Amino acid sequence: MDWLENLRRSFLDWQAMADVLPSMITIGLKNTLILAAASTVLGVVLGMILAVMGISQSRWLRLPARVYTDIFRGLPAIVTILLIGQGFARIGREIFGPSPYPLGILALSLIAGAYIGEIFRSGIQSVERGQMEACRALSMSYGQGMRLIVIPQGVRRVLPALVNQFIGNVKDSSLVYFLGLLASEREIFRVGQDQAVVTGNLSPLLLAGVFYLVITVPLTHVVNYIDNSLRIGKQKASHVTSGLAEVDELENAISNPPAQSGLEHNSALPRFKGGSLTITDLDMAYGNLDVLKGVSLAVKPGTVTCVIGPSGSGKSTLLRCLNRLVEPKGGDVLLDGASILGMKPEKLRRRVGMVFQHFNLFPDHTALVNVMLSLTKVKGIPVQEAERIAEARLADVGLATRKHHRPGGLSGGQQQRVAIARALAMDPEVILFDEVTSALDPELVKGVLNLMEDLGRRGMTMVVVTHEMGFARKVADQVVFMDEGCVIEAGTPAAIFDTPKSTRLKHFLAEVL
Ligand SMILES: Nc1ncnc2c1ncn2[C@@H]1O[C@H](COP(=O)(O)OP(=O)(O)OP(=O)(O)O)[C@@H](O)[C@H]1O
Repeated sequence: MDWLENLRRSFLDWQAMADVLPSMITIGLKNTLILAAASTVLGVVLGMILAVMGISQSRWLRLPARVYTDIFRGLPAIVTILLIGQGFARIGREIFGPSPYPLGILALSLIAGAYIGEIFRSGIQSVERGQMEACRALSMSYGQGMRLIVIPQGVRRVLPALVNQFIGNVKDSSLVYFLGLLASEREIFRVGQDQAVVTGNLSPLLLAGVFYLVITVPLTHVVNYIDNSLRIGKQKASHVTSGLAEVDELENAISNPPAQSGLEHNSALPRFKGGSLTITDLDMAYGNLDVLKGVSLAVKPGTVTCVIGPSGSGKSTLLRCLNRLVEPKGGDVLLDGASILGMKPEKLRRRVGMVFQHFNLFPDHTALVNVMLSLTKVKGIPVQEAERIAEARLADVGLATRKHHRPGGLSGGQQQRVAIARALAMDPEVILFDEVTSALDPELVKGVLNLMEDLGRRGMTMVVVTHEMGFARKVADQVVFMDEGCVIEAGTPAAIFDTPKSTRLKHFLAEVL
């Protein structure tokens, strides 16, 4: 079995491995880690700049980012390393001295930056639009929304890809040996290769390979673990509750408000100071598409207005005009007599809250943090006080015991109630509800509607876009029927549902009832 013995001598020369081991650790491993870590850190900084440029509105920022990425991603790593390392050798010597090591790091960073920029950009762009919408509805500026929610979420999503990039840099660092590193600067591959030449067999190189695997394999597993726990969060195991149990959970909270909420609960006494809205001749268009055409409507303080109508009739757009998530083209909206068009949108949104169809909770934060984030970041309320308010609002919606759960650990109905608590925490005068039960399982709808009914009884001004005709009939003070961007009929539930006048409303009711 000569060939077996040959293979053993080539790859498993234990003595050769033992000889090279000390320098493999003290020189090779150290330098590989420095090269990879430094180029990843610099690459992350460069990549974040490129990503922000890449998603900018200005093509003068997007264009250079694109050109840079195309060049450094398109060139083979070895070409970039040689061009930078040798092309800039003289300047490098003047700045860094005789060592080519810093230029090696620079070249690796420039390559890593191009890849990391693309990773960040796709991560940030993969965050649902609703997240930024929720930030804006909670009075955050665009910058705050990006900094506090969208970018961290995007980065968390691409964490495994970033670690892959680090692993790529660990391996690419072996190419830097082309630049002629000093003996003390050799990385794992070079140490192994030099010793392989001395011993005449491949065992030192095999050992170098093992070193690469020892760095990269555990890293992949650690990052998967971290990614998983960041996504799900630490939550105590709780028994699974059925949708029916949820209805009870909320009913208990509504009829027995918890002591810590500090609220006197009496449905007969309005607790909220609802504002009024006067909408006059409101027009809105998406490009050439006229979506609202002269909508006029009066919403009295402390009343519930339900907006119904066929899909695409402009109901959501009307709501979005009321907190200026979209800007009207013409007409006006008065909030307590003052035009909202003259207000700063962030100020307006403190007074006009919004709850969305798909909840738009921040998935990386617990229910408590979801509710308190805008209190601390927008209103500047100290953390302890904000926490107290958030706990009270969560108790109001029957979720006191689930404050440390992340959205992913809550049912749709519970998530929607957190979203309502989040809107309530800002102490608004008006809350806009945009089809908030449409994404819920049937048995969870009742809990959310009961909560909304309770808010209405307590004097909150609410404008509710809904397909729940039973709710509109029971709870609304005013029902508004819209079609093709116009208010066709508005009146009491009895007038709208029992004695509709227009053919369009009759037709609509015949379809939905
Ligand atoms: N961001 C947008 N860009 C372009 N067109 C849009 C946008 N949002 C909505 N539209 C269009 O505006 C019209 C009104 O949409 P809107 O969502 O306000 O209607 P809706 O009555 O709420 O409908 P639905 O019940 O289906 O949500 C539709 O034709 C829709 O396709």
